[in-house]
Amino acid sequence: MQQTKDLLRNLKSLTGPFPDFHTKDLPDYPSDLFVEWLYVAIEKGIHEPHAMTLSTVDKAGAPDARVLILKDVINNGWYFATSTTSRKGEQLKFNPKVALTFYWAEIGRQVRIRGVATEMPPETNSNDFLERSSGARALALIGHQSKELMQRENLDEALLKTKELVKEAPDTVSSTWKLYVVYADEVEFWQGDPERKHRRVQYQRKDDHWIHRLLWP
Ligand SMILES: Cc1cc2nc3c(=O)[nH]c(=O)nc-3n(C[C@H](O)[C@H](O)[C@H](O)COP(=O)(O)O)c2cc1C
Repeated sequence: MQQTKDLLRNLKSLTGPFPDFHTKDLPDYPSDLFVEWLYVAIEKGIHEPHAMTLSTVDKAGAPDARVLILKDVINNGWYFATSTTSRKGEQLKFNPKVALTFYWAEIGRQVRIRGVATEMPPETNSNDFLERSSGARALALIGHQSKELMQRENLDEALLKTKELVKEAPDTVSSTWKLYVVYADEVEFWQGDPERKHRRVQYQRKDDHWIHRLLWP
């Protein structure tokens, strides 16, 4: 136990150097600043910069979280795709309020988004689904995400069968794999500083416009 504590204490965090974050003349919309930061993350070679944590709550109000892939960002809406019958899919039906969190360690940046997730209409879903790789489509067509897998062989058999179906009928679309958009109400940009003078900017939606302010670190 003590050994783990010592090990953790000796690990470094937020050592930098990090990019500048000028908090004057910020864009009016948080999605514009997010896209700027995403481009920096990609340029700096951050591993999987489009991986984010989606937090939801269950019927009892207990939080849950898992990593998903960001599919797009348009007009303060962040997109992801998943199964409507998975655990998170069930949670979203009951309570669509969510949080998304990005952390790009090498540039010391975190982005926190709070908002409401909405299912996209069928046509958008189909287009997105057909852009997926054949392996990803096969897995989504099998379904059962988050249900108990009795034996590993069941997955192998189902994949074999469904891959064949995808080959024969490549336009087949899953009825349960959906694209969601999270329309943000609040977005926070956090720039770490090795001296611990971190910079935080929080955007908040006020009716049809956005305001932003600095927060204490
Ligand atoms: C890097 C990474 C990317 C992932 N991308 C997705 C994704 O885009 N969609 C998805 O449903 N699950 C994705 N997963 C798996 C989820 O983290 C999770 O295990 C799965 O969706 C089941 O979650 P649930 O039981 O809460 O519904 C990803 C996992 C990792 C580590």
